Amino acid sequence: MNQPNPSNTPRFTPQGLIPTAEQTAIQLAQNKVVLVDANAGAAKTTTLALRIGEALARKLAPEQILALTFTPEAREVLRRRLQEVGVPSALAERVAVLSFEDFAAWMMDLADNDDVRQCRDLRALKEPALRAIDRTADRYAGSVDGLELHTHSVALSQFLEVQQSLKATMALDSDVEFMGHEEAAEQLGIPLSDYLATLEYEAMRLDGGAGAVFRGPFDASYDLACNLHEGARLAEQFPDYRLVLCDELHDLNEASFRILEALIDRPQAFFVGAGDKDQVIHAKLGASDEYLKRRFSERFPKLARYPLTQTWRHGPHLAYAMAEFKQKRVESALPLRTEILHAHYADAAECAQRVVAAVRQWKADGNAYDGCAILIRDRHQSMAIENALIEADIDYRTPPMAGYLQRDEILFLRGLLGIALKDFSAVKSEQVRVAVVEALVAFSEMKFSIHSMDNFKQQIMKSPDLLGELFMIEDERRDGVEPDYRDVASAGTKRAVIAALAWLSTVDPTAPAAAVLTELCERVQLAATARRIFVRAYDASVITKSIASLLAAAAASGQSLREFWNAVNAREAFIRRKRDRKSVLIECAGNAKGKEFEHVILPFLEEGEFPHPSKPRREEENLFYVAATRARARLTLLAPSDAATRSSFIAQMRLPKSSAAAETALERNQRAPVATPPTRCYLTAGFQDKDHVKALGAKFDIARRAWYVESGTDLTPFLAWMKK
Ligand SMILES: Nc1ncnc2c1ncn2[C@@H]1O[C@H](COP(=O)(O)OP(=O)(O)OP(=O)(O)O)[C@@H](O)[C@H]1O
Repeated sequence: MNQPNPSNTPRFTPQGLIPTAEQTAIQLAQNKVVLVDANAGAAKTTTLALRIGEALARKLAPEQILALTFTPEAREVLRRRLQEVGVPSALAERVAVLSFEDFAAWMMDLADNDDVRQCRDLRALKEPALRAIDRTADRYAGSVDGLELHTHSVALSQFLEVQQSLKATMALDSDVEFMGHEEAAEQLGIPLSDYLATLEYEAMRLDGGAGAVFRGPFDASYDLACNLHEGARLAEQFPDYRLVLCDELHDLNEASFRILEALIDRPQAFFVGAGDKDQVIHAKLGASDEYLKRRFSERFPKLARYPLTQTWRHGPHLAYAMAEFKQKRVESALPLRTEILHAHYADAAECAQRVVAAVRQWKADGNAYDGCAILIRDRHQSMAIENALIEADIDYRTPPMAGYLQRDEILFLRGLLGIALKDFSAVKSEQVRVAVVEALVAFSEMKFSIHSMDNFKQQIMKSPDLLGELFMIEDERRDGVEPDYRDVASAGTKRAVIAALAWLSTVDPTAPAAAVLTELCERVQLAATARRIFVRAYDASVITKSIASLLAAAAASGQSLREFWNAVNAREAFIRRKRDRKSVLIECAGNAKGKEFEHVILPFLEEGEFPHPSKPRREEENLFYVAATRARARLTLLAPSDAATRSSFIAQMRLPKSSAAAETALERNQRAPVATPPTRCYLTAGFQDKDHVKALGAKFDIARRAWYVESGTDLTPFLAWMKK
């Protein structure tokens, strides 16, 4: 147990909140390594900001503080909390608050002494990925059995994802170089083709070992972690950080852990990290609760663990429901009734109507739309909801996930309809037209050189009705060339799509849309193609569900093919129109981590959806926990009317039991005296005035470098230094 030292009192007093004793203990902790494993909303980020304020008040130079996060969003939240607790912006701006990637890129540039090109956008990596696949074919085709190399955009993104995972987990840096290729691929748990292509890709990226030529996501962290691991002296070139902090430690993976180790190992450095082991949801990228539970203590045996036991985000009703759900202690001292509401539905369309009703009720209760977030488990779930919101004339936004009309599988079908109806110009956005071309190429498994693809996209932007010619173009690079590995798996798909298009062109546009689309999907073998082009069965299943939702929407509309086509394009126009009203957010639950919303709506809480059957139960629980704990004032749970098919997560919250206990706690919280943070009146007094104002009773705030008087003080003597 970490007892506070009575002579060690805070020099930084935050504004706007009164820190709890637990927060103050972390603010003042003097241990070399401090770890905080605490519940969602328990003020982890805020407390890291207090720790920074304290260090500045103790005259640590801002340049000697490094605060690391895993995402740009988390970095912004930490910067905001620094402002909120009252660290003056002039000082806060000098503190390095960086994502691991940015820090690693900066350190690698220091080491390489050059400005390596950063490719943050995955699309920029497709070209080198394609080259790596070509090199793999040149080198191994004929000598390696079962080489399966695909070059369509979906396969390329998957290849890049596999690589990210190998790098984040540092598996690529493990001892596989002396193994045979097959054995190494097996050890890494990836297909042989991906392994060989990765070797080629890395040889190109690192210029055969001479140094990086470009870096994609995770590459900088990976390069830095490799460099540190090889005993290079790069850590000695790090700036002289005395205080290192890390937020969202539950996202930690092997690459970032190695970087932290190097920072903490420096003799002068102190470390404070905070995370929540129940929020680990990125296992695919190597995140694991093992770091919080075990790895830190093994590596730094003297580390001190500090608790933050209360959540400040919501009241006892949600806090206790989550305590039951996770079978752990969660407390809330807030005098706030966070409502947990339920509604039931028979099918997807009714679920979407319930979402609309929940949003409308929120508005009718006097709240703004933008306080409301609909957090879905998977992107296919948004289709019914988006359609219902459009019909109800409620604006919504979907960052960073594209609305359903712009998803690859839907764009593919839209492309086919546009060709068959000879009406592709009805798709008004040039960006969407280009995306349709990419989707047609991916789902027809066509092969294009980048050059001819770019040319074609340019033409389509100007003359949309040329789209049908896509299927007539042969890649000019291949004229007279024998079909190679790229053509083998895919020729059948392209033939099926061309045949389906020929059929579609003969269909009467007044025929019912649902029947035509169902037959179209069968003719183009959409489900089978999805299973082939998506390596992970899970991704293929999302595509299949997405298509099923489209067919259900078409059936429910009762529209003809032509009407359906027009309606889809009109919807796109609705979504793209300029927004000046406040809008509801639709977001995948996994992207909402670290954020908070007044009202969270969780739809489709049914077996087969959430928890997802193909994912580990524990990770699904964590995802649900993240989603539900984003709520401050209201949580709406939407589940099937048939109790037998409801998500088991609802029962796991044991709401009757937890809400009874919460009522008592709420009464207790409401009776507790309300402590309001002391307010200070800051003076404009400069250095030359210091003796004068000090004699009058003013105090100096070291963190803000400003003189102030406590609230309640007679301000008359200080009028000369008051802001006008
Ligand atoms: N002492 C306090 N008194 C009142 N409110 C507080 C206090 N400390 C923090 N808060 C508020 O609690 C809320 C949650 O804080 P914060 O975002 O720091 O939690 P967190 O543990 O980092 O959350 P998450 O687990 O979601 O990342 C914020 O709105 C913050 O302003």
